[in-house]
Amino acid sequence: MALLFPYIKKFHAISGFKLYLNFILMIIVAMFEGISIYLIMPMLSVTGVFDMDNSDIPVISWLTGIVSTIPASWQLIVLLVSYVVLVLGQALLQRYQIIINNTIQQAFFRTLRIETYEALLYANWSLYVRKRKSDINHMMTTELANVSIGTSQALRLGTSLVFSIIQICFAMWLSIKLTLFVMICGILLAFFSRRFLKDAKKLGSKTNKLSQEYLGGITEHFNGMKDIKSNRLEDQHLDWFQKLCRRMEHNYIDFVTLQSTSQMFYKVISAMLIAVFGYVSLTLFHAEVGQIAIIVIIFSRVWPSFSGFQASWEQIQTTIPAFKNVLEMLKECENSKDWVLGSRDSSPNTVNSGLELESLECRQVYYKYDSTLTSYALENINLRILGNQMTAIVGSSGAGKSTLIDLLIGLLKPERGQILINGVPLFEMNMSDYRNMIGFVSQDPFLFHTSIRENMQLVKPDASDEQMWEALKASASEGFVKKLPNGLDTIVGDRGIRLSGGERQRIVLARALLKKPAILILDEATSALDHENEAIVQDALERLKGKMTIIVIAHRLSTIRNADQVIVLENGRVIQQGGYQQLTNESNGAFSKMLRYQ
Ligand SMILES: Nc1ncnc2c1ncn2[C@@H]1O[C@H](COP(=O)(O)OP(=O)(O)OP(=O)(O)O)[C@@H](O)[C@H]1O
Repeated sequence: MALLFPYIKKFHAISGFKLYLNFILMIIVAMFEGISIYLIMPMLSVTGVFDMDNSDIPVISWLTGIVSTIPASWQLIVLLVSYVVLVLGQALLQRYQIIINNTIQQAFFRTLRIETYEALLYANWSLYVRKRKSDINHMMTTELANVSIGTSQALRLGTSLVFSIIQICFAMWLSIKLTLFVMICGILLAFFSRRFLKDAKKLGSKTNKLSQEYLGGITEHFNGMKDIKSNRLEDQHLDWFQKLCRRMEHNYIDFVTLQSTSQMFYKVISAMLIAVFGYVSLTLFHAEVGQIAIIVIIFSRVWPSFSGFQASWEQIQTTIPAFKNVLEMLKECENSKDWVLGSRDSSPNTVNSGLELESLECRQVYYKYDSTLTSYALENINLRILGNQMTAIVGSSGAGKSTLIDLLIGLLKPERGQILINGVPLFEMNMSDYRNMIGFVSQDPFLFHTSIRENMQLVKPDASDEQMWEALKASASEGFVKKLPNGLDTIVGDRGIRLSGGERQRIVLARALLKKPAILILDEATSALDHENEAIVQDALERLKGKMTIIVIAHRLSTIRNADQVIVLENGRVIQQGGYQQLTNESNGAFSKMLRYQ
């Protein structure tokens, strides 16, 4: 219930006046339907199906009175035409109302989709460090789709609520006692069938978890297919998949069983009530055929509303866990907003936004990924990187090199200590401008499934072919790109040309160089290159030295021969710092040992 309020509030904010229009239309449609039912009574009477005394039934007696003023030969025709006109009017309005209903639902779905995507896009990197990628995919696909189903059910519920109230009003006109009797039965039945709702919610939660497990599993498996195949793990994975599919199947059947049981429950009770009522009215109260017809009409109009409520309510219960998850994710994103947000007005892709880097400094910086842990990924980091110099960060695997880079870029925030840019604390700066100063090539370079040209233009939309070829040349990619079937327009990725790890790395490097950033950061950016291509890239970096600040992470120490400064990390601490030659000469130092191993 606590979730319902934010849901309705959001719904109202998005739908605006259309929601009211929808309700007004629903009321009119329901009125039309009610009136058309009323017409059945005098019609039956006029046709002589049975002779009923309508005198004490309001409206019907009035309608019958009007009909009796029409010549007998015209009565049936007038009634039939009125009936058709009413049904036609109702059908037209209903069609319009269905369209509005769906417009509201789709607008809600679109807004929620965009809101969730935007929130995720502008969440800071630490959120992505905590979350599984497949869980985010699950949120953007299955959970949002479930919320949309819930919305359509909520609208249906709203529709049937308005319908029921109007049907009940009409029924009350026919017979207050009978209608109250039907309503009390319905309320009692709803009370005793709360179990169905509880079970539906539980099943909804289970469905959510299962589909999350499904998406997470298959994403991981297809990403790791090479490892699965090379280690002959197919059978294990098939076994896992079969078990999961079986659980999903059972879960679905459980839901269908639950829904059909509750529907059956309602149908049987309704038949029993009609039978008991008919028997009691005929045998004990000697009711007339006309009155029995009224009973049947009331039951047939009011009762389905109760079972319709139950079905919609059950379906909504199954989608509430998804809505809860979406809201939780939105809240989490709100609490981990990216620091660039405050400074979003700066135009994107502004190269070098006027800022000149003189120094980049870490002062007693501490960082840990999980606040509940006692161990730090980085501990008491003190270092100074000078502008337009080349700084290398080295250290064994897990030493904290990538974490340090993420902190320097401002993707992560230190738990303690400060990062200073030209003496100004990083998080007091315009983060958008600062990020625009950076060209970054990560350990796992990523290209979008589009042409090389478009991939490069992402960072510099107005880049000319000449500038692109210059960057490609500097990253040792010119040769192989020229050989591709469509050159710069070759599509890379799944259905395009498959690039090798080294080729991909070089294109991403070219993209970073094209931006001509003030700070170029390369995290293992040449690890997949052969010696010849690495030498070309090194020459290019050598030419860039003095024009931009270069920060390089490298396991292969040959890459950093020309570095002005080397920082050696071990277990999250800086253990050595100095010029390349100076550290090489410290024969007992960690850096010399690393050089000897290589
Ligand atoms: N997302 C994460 N969640 C929790 N711990 C992490 C995460 N990423 C890294 N770590 C931990 O932080 C420490 C430093 O990792 P980091 O990736 O910075 O090392 P690295 O020196 O770049 O390693 P490599 O050379 O293998 O890339 C490691 O102990 C690692 O287990």
